[in-house]
Amino acid sequence: MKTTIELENISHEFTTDRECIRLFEDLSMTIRTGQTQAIVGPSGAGKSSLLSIAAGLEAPTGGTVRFFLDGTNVDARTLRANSGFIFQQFHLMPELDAIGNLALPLRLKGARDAFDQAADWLAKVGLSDRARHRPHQLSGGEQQRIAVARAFISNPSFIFADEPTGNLDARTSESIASLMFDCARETGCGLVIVTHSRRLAAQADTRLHLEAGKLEMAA
Ligand SMILES: Nc1ncnc2c1ncn2[C@@H]1O[C@H](COP(=O)(O)OP(=O)(O)OP(=O)(O)O)[C@@H](O)[C@H]1O
Repeated sequence: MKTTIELENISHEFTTDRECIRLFEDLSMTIRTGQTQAIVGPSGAGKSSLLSIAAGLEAPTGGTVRFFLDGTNVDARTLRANSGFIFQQFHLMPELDAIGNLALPLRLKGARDAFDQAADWLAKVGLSDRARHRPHQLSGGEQQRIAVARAFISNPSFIFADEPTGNLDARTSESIASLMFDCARETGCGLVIVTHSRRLAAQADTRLHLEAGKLEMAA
């Protein structure tokens, strides 16, 4: 049974006091579990906006977005509850330690073994010895490993990553990329990454290039 996100002929624009910014028109794409996709293109083309729409965080100005989980048409809220998010700025809770950050999504869902699962994931991302460290005591790469684990810990159908390596050096970026793609392939979720990094985009099954309102398959 299909678990997909279907964007059909969507358009999006922002109207401010001074101007109307048209990002795209008549854009269609499908996101599936078991597939990894990168969205590339120049700054300001609307990549993050497209990701927000696909993730059900924002509604497009026009067109249709449909979310299916195991064949059932669900609303954006349900899609979001079945999705994980990874951001450039990590967005960990500063007052919680590493294991507390990892356990949080599970605790919010009422899981009794939240801390046991969090400990397993900490080991998986190689940070067991940092369990009691708070985000400001961790390097950027370590914080992003926690953020990647936090995104995957609830076994989501989809992961959305917006410039996940944008704040990291080349070597750390490589290790975060490997971690994300390995986890996505292991869990069979759908992974969508917005990135300016060619090396990161090259690891995805497909690459889509967004520029001047047009979304095209890229090499
Ligand atoms: N809430 C908003 N109100 C008005 N304009 C917005 C809003 N959000 C985004 N924009 C504008 O829409 C355009 C596309 O932004 P978006 O962040 O989606 O692009 P992007 O391709 O992800 O860029 P980058 O690669 O620089 O992150 C930009 O010109 C931005 O200023």
